[in-house]
Amino acid sequence: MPDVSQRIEALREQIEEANYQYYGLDQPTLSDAEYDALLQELIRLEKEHPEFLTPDSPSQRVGGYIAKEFPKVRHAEALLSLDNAFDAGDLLEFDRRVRALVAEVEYVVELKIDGLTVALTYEDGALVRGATRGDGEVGEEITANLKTIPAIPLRLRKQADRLDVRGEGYMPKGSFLRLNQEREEAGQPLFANPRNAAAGSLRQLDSRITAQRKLGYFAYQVLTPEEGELASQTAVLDYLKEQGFSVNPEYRVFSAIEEVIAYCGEMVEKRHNYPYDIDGLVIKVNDIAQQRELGFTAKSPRWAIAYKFPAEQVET
Ligand SMILES: NC(=O)c1cnc(N)c2cc(Br)sc12
Repeated sequence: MPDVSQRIEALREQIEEANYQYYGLDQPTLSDAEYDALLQELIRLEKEHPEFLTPDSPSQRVGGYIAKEFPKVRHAEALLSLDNAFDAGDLLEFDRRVRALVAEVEYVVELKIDGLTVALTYEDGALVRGATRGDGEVGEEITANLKTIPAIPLRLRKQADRLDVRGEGYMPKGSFLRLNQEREEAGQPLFANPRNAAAGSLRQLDSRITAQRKLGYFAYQVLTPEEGELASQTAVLDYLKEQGFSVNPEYRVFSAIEEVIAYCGEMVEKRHNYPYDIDGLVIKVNDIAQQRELGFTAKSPRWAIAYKFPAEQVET
């Protein structure tokens, strides 16, 4: 019955396109009701015709399977941890160290999302594995839970044999407030902050619970894709967006550390203007070849640093 498989294929494309428009481009095209109707029709048709069911169908984002524990998985490359800068002096020192090794340099400054770093692996365009950072070398395999996050594509939009992506899983402030309200009504302990809530939600053994937590994901790094070198961090962000990932749009490019310092000062005042928690900014040398030249110290890259926002007085 060719028309059923064509209808199933058309529904999948419409649903994944709607996810990309909503989570990738932040430009929703369908109402929630229209989206749910398409998903319900897809689930119904796949139930009536299981021969057309495939694991990368959007209907498979939420499995019914409850894991016993999370297998350990070794990352293709260790996940970096960043040196911290707390003031202008630290940033000037970072810039001096960079310029001691490379001549002309340009910096990209991205929001430091207060969530959990999550590594994703795609083979032949399909999401095959997702893992927490763990100790940087070995993390916990939480693929089933990550599949429930619509901002994480199940399939890439462009051909790539293998692609490793790093990004931050997080819980938007709205999801956090709603979750704690539900927990308060149910007499359950509350989460202290969105970061803890995201950690708890990503490490659920039952992915149906993860699916209810409305988590987000911002991609920000790729391991060198075989499809030829991406020359800069801004090119990496463009590539991730083209592939269907949600990329945080709040990034800036500066050619002088004094401009970076001024921007950090501005952002201290604006840190609460976003629908998710941020705890600082990540400053990176934009040029990938220069990143290679600068390399790593024992524990972190010489080509990046995290500017941490000053601690805030908590209203008692
Ligand atoms: N944009 C980024 O590079 C970024 C954003 N948010 C974060 N929590 C982190 C952590 C590392 Br390590 S990098 C990074």
